Amino acid sequence: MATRTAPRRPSSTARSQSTRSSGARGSGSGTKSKGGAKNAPVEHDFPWPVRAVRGAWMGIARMVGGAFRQIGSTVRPDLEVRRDGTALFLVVVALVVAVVEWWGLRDVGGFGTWVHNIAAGSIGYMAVLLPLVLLIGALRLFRYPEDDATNNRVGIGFAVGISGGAGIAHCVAGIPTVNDAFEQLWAGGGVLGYLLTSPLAGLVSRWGACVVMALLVLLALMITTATPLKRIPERVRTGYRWLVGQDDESDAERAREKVRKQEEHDQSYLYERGEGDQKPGKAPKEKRKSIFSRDKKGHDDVFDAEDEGFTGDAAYEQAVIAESDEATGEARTEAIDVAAAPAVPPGVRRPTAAEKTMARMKEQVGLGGAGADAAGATPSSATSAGTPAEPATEALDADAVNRALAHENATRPITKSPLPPIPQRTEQLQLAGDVTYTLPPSEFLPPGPPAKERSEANDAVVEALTQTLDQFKVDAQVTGFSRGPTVTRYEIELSPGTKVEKVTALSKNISYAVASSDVRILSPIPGKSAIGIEIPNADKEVVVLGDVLRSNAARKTDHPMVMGVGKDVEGGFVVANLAKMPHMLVAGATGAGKSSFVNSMITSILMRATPDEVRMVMVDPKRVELTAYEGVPHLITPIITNPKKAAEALQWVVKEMDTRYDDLANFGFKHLDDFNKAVRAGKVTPPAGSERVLRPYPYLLVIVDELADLMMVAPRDVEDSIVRITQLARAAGIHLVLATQRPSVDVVTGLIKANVPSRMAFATSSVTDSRVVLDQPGAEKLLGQGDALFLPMGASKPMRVQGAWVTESEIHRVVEHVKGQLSAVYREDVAVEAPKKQIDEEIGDDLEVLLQATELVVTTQFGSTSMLQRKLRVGFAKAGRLMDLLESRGVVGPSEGSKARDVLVKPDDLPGVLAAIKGETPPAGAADVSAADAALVDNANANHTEETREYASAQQYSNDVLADQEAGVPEVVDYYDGDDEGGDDDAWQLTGR
Ligand SMILES: Nc1ncnc2c1ncn2[C@@H]1O[C@H](COP(=O)(O)OP(=O)(O)OP(=O)(O)O)[C@@H](O)[C@H]1O
Repeated sequence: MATRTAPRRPSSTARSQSTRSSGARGSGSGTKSKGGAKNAPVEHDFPWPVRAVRGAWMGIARMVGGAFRQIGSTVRPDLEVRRDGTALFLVVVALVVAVVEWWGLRDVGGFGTWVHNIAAGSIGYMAVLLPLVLLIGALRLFRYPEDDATNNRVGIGFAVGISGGAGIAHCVAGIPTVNDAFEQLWAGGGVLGYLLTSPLAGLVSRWGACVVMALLVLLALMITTATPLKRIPERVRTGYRWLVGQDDESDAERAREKVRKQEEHDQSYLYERGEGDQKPGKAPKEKRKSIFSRDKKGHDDVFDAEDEGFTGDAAYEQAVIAESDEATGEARTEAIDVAAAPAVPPGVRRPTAAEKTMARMKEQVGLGGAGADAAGATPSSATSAGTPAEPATEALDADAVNRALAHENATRPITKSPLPPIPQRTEQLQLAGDVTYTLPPSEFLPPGPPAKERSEANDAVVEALTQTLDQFKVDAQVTGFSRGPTVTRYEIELSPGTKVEKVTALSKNISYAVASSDVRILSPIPGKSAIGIEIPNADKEVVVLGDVLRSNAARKTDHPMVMGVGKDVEGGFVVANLAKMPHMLVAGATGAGKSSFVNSMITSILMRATPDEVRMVMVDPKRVELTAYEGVPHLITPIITNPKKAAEALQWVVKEMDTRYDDLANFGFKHLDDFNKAVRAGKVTPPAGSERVLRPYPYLLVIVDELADLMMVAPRDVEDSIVRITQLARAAGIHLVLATQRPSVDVVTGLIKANVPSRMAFATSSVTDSRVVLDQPGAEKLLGQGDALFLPMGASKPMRVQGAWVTESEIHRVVEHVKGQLSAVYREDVAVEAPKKQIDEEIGDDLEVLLQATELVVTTQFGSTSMLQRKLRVGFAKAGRLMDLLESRGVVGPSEGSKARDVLVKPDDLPGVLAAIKGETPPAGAADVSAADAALVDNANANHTEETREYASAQQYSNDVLADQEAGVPEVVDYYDGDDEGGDDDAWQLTGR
């Protein structure tokens, strides 16, 4: 039976989380630091009238802010970051100026004239536009107070625009000067217009000044809309189409196609590079087919990877895509001129981002070489001592440049905003049942501050390292470093004949020299003849999820199970495909960043996948971490908070897995992806006579936020289920993510560990815990706050990453959006949280013994009090009470003196009666119960919105066959045995079949 839950308000715990996260954000991004707050005067320092006025102002500001936040799509920024007071001030000024300037109150004297003198006196005619500008500013402050970057940009754009406008007005008015009447001054561009145009007119004449001012207005437009010069034509085209109401879908479609082709080209190259023995170009078809076609029933030529659009999609082939090595093949390292050591040479020219892109494109189109490497600032530039990286743009082939630009441009029309889009599977957006689902826009996850590639702190550490090596007479040089968000890895190369141990033995001295106890030495850096020394950055950076999901690594794939992991030590973005993990253990001490990681994971899925592609089961015994996701349509069941129910849910997942396996076997596929591809391509049909409608299975992601809580209640059952799921579920598209803050051997048992191959270790409290998670030490030295060691399946060494960070308000925005698209349609049989269980107060603590009494009386059909006394070993009073309870529940008739009572329930009806006493829904199958059940179903369905019901019935999530028949949904018949025996356990219904 399908039910719909009403959207919940964030709980107090969620609110407290929001407080916590904003605090962190403040300290991380420097927006509103706690330290800053401490120095500010506190509320009670002010006299009461000030407090009263302030309170009233903030009250009104909140109300007005609430209204502004409802405009269009509702947003809810964190309380801590709101700037409603300032925004209200802008609204009030806008209204006052509007009343004066728009309704001609300027000449009435008093306040009106005063306002006019100030507004028009300062900016002349532009005072008429001022209210609009202020209102837009207020709207942004109410709705997106935390997006400082955009707010500042728009503010600067408006200021420049008003200046340009005032200048033009002043030129048109004939450039009056301060010697003219004041009225003339403000009939032009006011004092501002005068100051801007008067000196210019002296230089380039009045009309020359006018042209310069017009250019200023154009510049303002570009700043406000974040439009670079080269994108102006495209923006103008889009604006024109919008004005004349032309549909630009076809263009966007063409652009998408172009990008797809380009990326296919790029990816086929990447794929081949992975094979290691081929030249850049397209991979031979047979080879690709061997990866993608796994059909065993003669479908060899049916499932060409190319048809499915998966060609070379790195995420379909590997678990992790790290931008730093995906882009250049190697790490991104800042070069240090060793010849000039010990001092770091100033003025070494590093390639710009544009140059790096060009070089990368050059490499990808097959023109790679030393130049490209140098431009990419790869280690070759780092290791070639004394050879500063020289950008190779001059050497670029014009064709390659054009292609690079075409690629850049092709990506743009897709996005209507300055932010690049997050990849979407457009062909999937039309859900079953004609529900059109729009993925959340990229803007919901604003960009973070630009990453630093080098800072003074890095230079200071390089100097300290060099001096330490000198002091201890170790013949080695610091040849470069690669800066990540949390730590920087400094590279040390040894001169021939110098022992590695000479450096590693200096570990304590290095810690001392750089004043940090968290120094980690890698010997060697994997894949390099160099020693790596990881030292925390004094100036850490936060990695925001939006940036990770918009990175090249993420945009290379549209796989729905791809999540933004964070950034590696080289500053490259890391994304991972959960389907390739295929199961993951996330562990770390409390406060180390596990929950933030889980949040990033879920938000990534919500940003990229429709409920048709990915379904989730969330287990949150702590009842705090995942509440924000309650009601998202990707959920298969409400968030499970009861550990016992969670254990049951895992058992249900095992059943679902078995069902999927049966299906794969019957249709002749080895992997769910193959089955789905075949279904999408219409290549698989049920046998004649079957009414079954085949639909692709969604991936099923099961997230357990605290494994320890589950292992406490039912260790054996939970372990059994996890082991079964992890051993088999991979091919069935079912993936587990187990998070725990207690990675001890009784929680992460040997069996669980052996079957969960991917690990994400945040800071652990001991080296023993680190060993449990990673089978090696290291995690105990991590810095917390998202600093992690990531060991994806198959990797020999863990990769250090800074986890992606997503704020509470970003999550809220995304969740509201997806909930607005579709309501959750829950399965009731996964693990019912049983709120319905209402044991009669009258029964109290006697439930168990009453159930035994009922069973006894009904099975023997003998309603005797003394029998109850004897068999249940209870006293006379208790037996009498039980008999009274049985009478009141219609199990036995009234007392007939010393005779045994009549038994009114037949043994066949016993299960229903026992369930009723327990306060549960009687089991299906009991004849007299099904009518009541149907009524329940009807009630639940009556609560559905029209769309939800349509979707539910089209998806066949409902167990209500009658309702389904009415809605025209064909009955699901299991074709291979022709017998619908699944009932509540039929996972087909769950997954839309
Ligand atoms: N990726 C990150 N970037 C920046 N700060 C982070 C990151 N992850 C976590 N933090 C900081 O660390 C704090 C604790 O993180 P989080 O709540 O995820 O820890 P946890 O390991 O889940 O702890 P617990 O087990 O107690 O829930 C966050 O409030 C935040 O301040």
